[in-house]
Amino acid sequence: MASGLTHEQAEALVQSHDPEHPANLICDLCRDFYKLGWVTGTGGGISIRKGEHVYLAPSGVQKERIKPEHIFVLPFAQSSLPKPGSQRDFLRIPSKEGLKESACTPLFWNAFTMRNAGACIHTHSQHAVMLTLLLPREADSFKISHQEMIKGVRLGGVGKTLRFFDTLEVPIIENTADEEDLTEGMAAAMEKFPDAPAILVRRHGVYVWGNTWEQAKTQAECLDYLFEIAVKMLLAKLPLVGDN
Ligand SMILES: CSCCC(=O)C(=O)COP(=O)(O)O
Ligand SMILES: [Zn+2]
Repeated sequence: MASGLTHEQAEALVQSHDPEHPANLICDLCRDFYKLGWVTGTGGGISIRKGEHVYLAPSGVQKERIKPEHIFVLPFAQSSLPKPGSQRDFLRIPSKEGLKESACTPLFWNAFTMRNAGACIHTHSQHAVMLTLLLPREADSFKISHQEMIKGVRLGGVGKTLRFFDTLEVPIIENTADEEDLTEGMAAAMEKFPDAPAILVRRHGVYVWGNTWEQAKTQAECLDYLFEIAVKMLLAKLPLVGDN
């Protein structure tokens, strides 16, 4: 740990009786997300940025069972993207042997640096995955209009909420063998689609962000609803865009 903090200072970063502390929230939210089928089988999760600190769950563990003492803390100001295996400054590494920070770290970082997000959620929801399978292989985005739940989604994930008559567009990128190799594809899609509130990953899931964890969560819920209804509409051969 290159933080210069004492052991006690580093531990204090994740110990709080406040249920709203990011280390407590990540554990609570992962339990809720598990029940929705979003983070089963260890994959998926949420990262929260509060001030200059980024809080991350460990990789490859049962996300519904993590405890605050398992949470990693990184300073938001990093000299380069914190890719797994690269040199980075931790403020806190859990003392439990063998824990590594989430493989999604550089993808969460895309949301923090490119959209100034306060939280980013990654789900393996079957609604998201099924949608990417039902859309034509060459489609580089999912579009839907005339759905009430569109109004729960913000421009670029962090701006004004969309209106009923707006068309929501979410880019789709191809999956890669390793999670961290999605980083550049996600960044390119975020540049090409500045109004998109999320990135779908074909045959894998979705990344959704927001100004705060509350906004990221409600947007993830609205989007998951829209992915689910879009799957049903496609199976019923109904058009996704338009009101006829
Ligand atoms: C069965 S999970 C495969 C890896 C993955 O998709 C993922 O989201 C891993 O996230 P983690 O936070 O566990 O590194
Ligand atoms: Zn994943």
